[in-house]
Parts: sequence; structure tokens; C-alpha cells
Amino acid sequence: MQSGKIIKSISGFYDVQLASGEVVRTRARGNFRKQKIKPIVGDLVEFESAYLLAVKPRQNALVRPPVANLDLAIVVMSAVEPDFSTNLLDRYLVYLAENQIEAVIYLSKTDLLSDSQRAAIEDRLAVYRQIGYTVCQNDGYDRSQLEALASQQTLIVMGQSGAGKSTLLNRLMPQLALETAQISSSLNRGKHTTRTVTLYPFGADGLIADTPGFSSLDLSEIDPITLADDFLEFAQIAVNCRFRGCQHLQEPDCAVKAAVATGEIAQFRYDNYVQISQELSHLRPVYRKSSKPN
Ligand SMILES: Nc1nc2c(ncn2[C@@H]2O[C@H](COP(=O)(O)OP(=O)(O)OP(=O)(O)O)[C@@H](O)[C@H]2O)c(=O)[nH]1
Ligand SMILES: [Zn+2]
Repeated sequence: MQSGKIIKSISGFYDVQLASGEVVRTRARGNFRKQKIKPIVGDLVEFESAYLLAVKPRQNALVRPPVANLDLAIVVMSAVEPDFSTNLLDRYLVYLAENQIEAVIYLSKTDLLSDSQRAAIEDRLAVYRQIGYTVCQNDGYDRSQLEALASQQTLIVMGQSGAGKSTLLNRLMPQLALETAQISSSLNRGKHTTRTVTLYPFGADGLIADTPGFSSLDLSEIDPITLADDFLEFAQIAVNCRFRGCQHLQEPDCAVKAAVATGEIAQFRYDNYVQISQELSHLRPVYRKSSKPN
């Protein structure tokens, strides 16, 4: 039996890449299909004589495009058109943290910024760098930095419509020549959503999806109780909260709120946290009798 990763799926055939880099075209056996698991690109599979036998449990999976076991996502945020928003960025970061996908932040359209706009966005991005995120942008952009991060990783590009995802993908993979749409040509919207995805070699033994990930986010499955864990800089400080499981909202002696007051945690990050937390709580009411002291 051999194992590898599905890098392409076309009409019942699955191209599986082995650790050696060799690619074998396989298909699913009849009895395998009865298991009602539809193999998707990114799946780690076992096969024999070009027949798939098993799909290994997935670390995560996206629906649009269907791709499994992502390690890394490049979150494309435009500086303008649409305007840069930490609220939207934090939603992506929460989503990715929940799915154990590492995030890299990529700022596009910096060439359209005035100096003062640029300074304001730089201030915000400095906060993300401080938290530990890698931040890159379309000018002064370093392909080798992205390649180094992507080494042995499976990655995808995601971001809202018009953010510049296809433009970035074209830069990373000029051989693909993805169509970039003028933001105004709304007829082209959603064009990528029905396409199948293929993983292409990128960096040292890395793979990159040729199709951008979704542009709208569903956070509704997230448990508001653990939401704070997705705000990585809160986690280190939260050990000093008086209550274990402190959600940093109304609780007394909250180290996170204290850190916001001193500026150690950025106010905008906390505000985004509170807003997302409230949205999730409305979706899923939580009744807690008491909190245990730490
Ligand atoms: N000036 C400038 N324009 C850019 C940059 N990146 C993207 N654009 C333009 O912004 C528009 C949208 O870019 P796309 O790459 O198509 O955006 P997308 O995220 O793939 O959009 P959807 O396909 O709608 O999801 C296009 O007109 C691009 O030419 C940039 O860095 N600078
Ligand atoms: Zn707290």
C-alpha cells in the first residue's frame, strides 16, 4: 500500500502525489465509494494498484473550494477599495485559528494610498506583527519570504471580493494566468466558486491552491467560550485573570481588560473581540452558573 496527497481531482480520477514527488493517477474503488466519503484535493490517502483505499482523517476542510488539510492561508486585505478593516481581518484570523490553519497577512493596493492613510494602516499592522503574524504587502513584497513560510505546507489564498487574491496568485504562479476582474465588473463575481481546485508545487515541497478561498466567512459554529483563544495575544495574558475561563467581558480582575487599559493589548483588537463574541452569543445563548477561581 502507498500513501500520498491528492493534488488534483478530475471526473472520478485523483492524482496523488507521493512523498518522493511522483504523481500517480488513481480512482476510487466501488466498495470505497459506499463509505460515502468523497475524496477531495488535499486529502491524505492510501492506495494500491492505482485504487484509493482510504482517506485519512482531515485536519480541516474548506467547502468552497473543496480542499482539505490546509496548513497556511495568505489573507489578502486591500488597503483601499475595499478599505482596510481590522474587523474583517480579525474574523479571518479567528476562522483560521479555529481550523488550525496558520495565517499570513498580505496587504494589497498600497500603491493607491496617501501618506497619511499609509501611516494609519502601518500602525494597525504593527500590532499584528507584534502579536507574531507575518505581514507582507504588494510593494516591498518578498516572494522568497512567502516561499520559506510555505515550505512543506499546503496553502491557499483567501480574502474578500476585490481584495486582490487573483492578482497575488498570478504573481505567485505566473504560469496560471488567472483572470483578474475589475472590481466593477460584478458579472465576474463568483466565477471561481464552481471551479475545482488543484494544488501546485510552491516553494520547497510546498503546495498552493490555484483557486482563492471563499470571500465570505461563516463564524457561526464557533463557541464564544473559546473565542478568546483565537486572539493569540490575549492567551498569554489571560492566565492572570482571576477566573479560569474568563471571557474578558464583565468579569472582575480581568488581566486582559487591564492590558487593554495600559495599551499592552490594542483597543481595536479587544473591540473586535467583544463584537464577535456578542454576535456568537446571540446565535448560541450560553448559561453559566458560576466561574471557578483560577
Ligand atoms: N493598484 C492596485 N490594484 C490592484 C492590486 N491588487 C489588485 N488590484 C486590482 O484590484 C481589482 C481586484 O483584484 P483581483 O485580484 O481580481 O481581486 P480578487 O480578490 O481575486 O477578487 P474576486 O475574484 O472578486 O474575489 C483588480 O482590478 C486588480 O487589478 C494592487 O496591489 N494595486
Ligand atoms: Zn479575563
